[in-house]
Amino acid sequence: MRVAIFGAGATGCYLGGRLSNAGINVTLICREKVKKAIEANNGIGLSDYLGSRFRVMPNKLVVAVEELKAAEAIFDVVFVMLKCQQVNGIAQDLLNISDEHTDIVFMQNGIGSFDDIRSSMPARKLYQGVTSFNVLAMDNCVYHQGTEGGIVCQSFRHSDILQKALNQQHEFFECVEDIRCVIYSKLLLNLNNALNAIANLPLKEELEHIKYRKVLAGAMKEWLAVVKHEQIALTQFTQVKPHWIPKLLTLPNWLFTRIAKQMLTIDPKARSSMWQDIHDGKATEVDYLNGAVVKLAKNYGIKTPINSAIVQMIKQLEQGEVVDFDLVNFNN
Ligand SMILES: NC(=O)C1=CN([C@@H]2O[C@H](COP(=O)(O)OP(=O)(O)OC[C@H]3O[C@@H](n4cnc5c(N)ncnc54)[C@H](OP(=O)(O)O)[C@@H]3O)[C@@H](O)[C@H]2O)C=CC1
Ligand SMILES: CC(C)(CO)C(=O)C(=O)O
Repeated sequence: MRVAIFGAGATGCYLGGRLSNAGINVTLICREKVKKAIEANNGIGLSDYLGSRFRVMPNKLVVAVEELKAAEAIFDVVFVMLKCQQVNGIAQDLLNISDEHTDIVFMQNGIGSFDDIRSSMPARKLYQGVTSFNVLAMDNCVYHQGTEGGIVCQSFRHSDILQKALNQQHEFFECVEDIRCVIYSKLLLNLNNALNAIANLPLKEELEHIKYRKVLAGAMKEWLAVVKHEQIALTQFTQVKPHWIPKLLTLPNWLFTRIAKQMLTIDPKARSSMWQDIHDGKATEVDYLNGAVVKLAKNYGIKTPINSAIVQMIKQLEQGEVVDFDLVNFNN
């Protein structure tokens, strides 16, 4: 079985490395700088919060699908590991490396990017999945899983084989029938991505400040109001039930740090992928995260002043403007 990772950055290199290490034939479709870094370091280094460390070289690295010979151009499974805003631009490339039997799995956070591309590929088998952990790109091409969690996907034709290969040491690759519950629940957690970028702090340190936690709790409540209207039963990713998370976040520091131990079991250096985008001067996924809350809430007449203010702040940061969190009015 041949697997392609389309867009090998943080999560793509991590998943590609795990698959290669499990004996799966993996091709990475990545940027030139990623390819050069992997070659220069004799492979992708993987480490995780459980102490596992290894280095592995995928079967093939290409920077454009045109580099693939006819005999190797069609894959059994393609994992699309791009940022949301990049997905729509690769429809033709995906058509070129797949046929009607290929399982194409979109692994983006948030809501909207899958709908953007679905209509361009009506004759393909498309699925969605979620990366429920944080990946930190470190020196020497090492990708570090900084929090617990795994990959959760809709079941697809080859998912059993991947599950067997990847779950030998511990449960890492899980398949579910209803992915919407998973995606909606992951969005609840990802509402912090923007605040983490605004706070400009590691995730752990940011969550130790009640001023960020209170705004996050408010943003989450807006999303939970939408979820209630849509009657979605959210998947539980943390030890706390999704609906209790806002309550937990607003506890005073001394109590929060005791009760939310698991939530704070994060690599001290880990930051959100949106922080990374702002840091690199790139466009962010905010329209698919906090922006998606604002958009869906309109269908039900739900007001979203907090998520709207967060979107506004991120747009300012994208333009290189300075944002002062303490001066923002979240009640407008
Ligand atoms: N990072 C994390 O810890 C987590 C991320 N996620 C989610 O997973 C998704 C992927 O995130 P992440 O891995 O961080 O993203 P990255 O930006 O690290 O990885 C995407 C990679 O694909 C490259 N790329 C873009 N277009 C192409 C193309 N046409 N051909 C080849 N390469 C291309 C990008 O290059 P360039 O940057 O030059 O465009 C980048 O190297 C997002 O939706 C994110 O929210 C989910 C959980 C955790
Ligand atoms: C795991 C988490 C929530 C970390 O912020 C993430 O999904 C991201 O950074 O995009």
